[in-house]
Amino acid sequence: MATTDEIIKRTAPSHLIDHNLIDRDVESLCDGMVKYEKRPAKRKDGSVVQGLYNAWIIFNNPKQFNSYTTDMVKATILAFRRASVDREVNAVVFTGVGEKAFCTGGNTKEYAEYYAGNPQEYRQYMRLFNDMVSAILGCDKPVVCRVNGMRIGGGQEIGMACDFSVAHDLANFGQAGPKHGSAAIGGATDFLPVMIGCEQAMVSGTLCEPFSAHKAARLGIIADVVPALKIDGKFVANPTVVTDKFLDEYGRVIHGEFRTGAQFKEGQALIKEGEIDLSMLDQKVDELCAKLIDTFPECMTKSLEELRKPKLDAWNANKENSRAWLALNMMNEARTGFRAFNEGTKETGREIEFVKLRQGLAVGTPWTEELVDSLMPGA
Ligand SMILES: CC(C)(COP(=O)(O)OP(=O)(O)OC[C@H]1O[C@@H](n2cnc3c(N)ncnc32)[C@H](O)[C@@H]1OP(=O)(O)O)[C@@H](O)C(=O)NCCC(=O)NCCSC(=O)C1=CCCCC1=O
Repeated sequence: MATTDEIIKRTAPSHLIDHNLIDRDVESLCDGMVKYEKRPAKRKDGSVVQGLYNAWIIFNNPKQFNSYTTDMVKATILAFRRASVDREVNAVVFTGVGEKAFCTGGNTKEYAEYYAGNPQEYRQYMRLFNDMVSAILGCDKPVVCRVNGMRIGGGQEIGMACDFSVAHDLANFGQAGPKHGSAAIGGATDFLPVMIGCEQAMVSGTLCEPFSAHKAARLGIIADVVPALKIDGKFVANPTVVTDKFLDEYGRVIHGEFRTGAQFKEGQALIKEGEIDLSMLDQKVDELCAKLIDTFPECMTKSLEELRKPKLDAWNANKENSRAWLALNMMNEARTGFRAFNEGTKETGREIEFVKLRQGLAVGTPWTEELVDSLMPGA
C-alpha cells in the first residue's frame, strides 16, 4: 500500500486557483501598520510542522495604542480573507505590537479631524469597519486573539469577534463610547449579552469602567489569562488586582476586582519596577494553536461556524442599523466627544463636562458649533 506521502506526491494538482480578492501585500495597503506573518505551526511537543503555518495578523500602531486607521481597517479585512483562503494556514493569531495595548479602537485623531461633522464620510468608513468584524466572524480558520495589552472600545469589539482570547493579566477590557461620543454598537452590544449576560453587559457597555483580565476571564469574555509581570525574575500576578481572595467579608465575589487606595498605588509601583515578559502568553497561544491543528479541518470549520452563530446572528441583525446611526451621530455627540479626546490633554482632561451638556439640553439648547466649542476641555 502506498504511503500518504506517496499519494500526496502523486495526486496533488500542479496548479491551484488563487481565491484572494486582490494580489497585494497587506502591509502595502497601510504603510506597514498591519503586518501579516505566516509563522510555522508547531505540534504539542513544540516540534515544527513541515509546510503548515499560523497567520499572525498584527496591529502596528504603538504610539496610538494600536488604534486602527481607515487604511488599517482595509488591510485587516484583506488579511483575514488571505488567511481564510491560504491552504497552508491552520489558525489565525490576531494581536498587536508591544505589551501595552492590543487595540484601543477607532483612531480618535482621524475621527476628530476627518470624520467629525461628516456623517456621509463616516458611513463609508463604517462599511469598512462592519466588513472587518464580519471578516473575523467569517474567517474559515479558528481566530485566536492574543491580548498583548488593553482591549478598549472597538478594540474590545474586534477582540470579542474572535473565537478564543488569551490575555496577559496586565490587560484591561472595556468600552469608551458613551464617554467619547459613541455607543458600543460596533459589536459589543451584540456580543456582550451573549457572552456574559445582560446585566454585566450593561455595566461594561454603558459605564465605560474597565474589567481586569482576571475579571474578564471570570465573566467569560476571555478563555485564558497568564501573568506578564516579573519581579526579581519570577512571574507574579497583576499586583493591582485582587487575585488572592475570592469573597469579601460580605460574601461578595472580589476576585479580579481592582485593588483600591494605597494597595492599588503599591501595585502600580511594583509594575513600574518589574519587567514585562510575554513568554507565558506566547506559550499559551502556541499550546492552543497546537491543539487546533490536531483536528479534522472541515469539522473544525463547521464547529466554528455553528458556535459563532449566537454572536453572528446578533451582529447581522444590528450591524446595518448601527452603521447608519453611528454615521449620523458624527454630527453632534461623536463630533464633540472625539474632538474633546483629541484636543484635550492630561492637564485639561480629555472628556467634556457631561453635566454641563445635559443642563443645556434640558432647556432646549440647540447643537451649534459654538456650543460644541464651549464644551472642549480647557475651553
Ligand atoms: C483609556 C485609554 C485607552 C488609555 O489611557 P492612558 O493609559 O491614559 O493612555 P493615553 O495617554 O490616553 O494614550 C496614550 C497615547 O495613545 C493615544 N491613543 C489612545 N487611544 C487612541 C485611539 N483610540 N486613537 C488614537 N490615539 C489613541 C493617546 O492619544 C495618547 O497619545 P498622545 O500623543 O495623545 O499622548 C485612553 O487612551 C483612551 O480612552 N483612548 C481612546 C479610546 C477610544 O475612545 N476609542 C475609540 C472608541 S469608539 C470606537 O472604537 C468605535 C469603533 C467602531 C464603531 C464605532 C466606534 O465608535
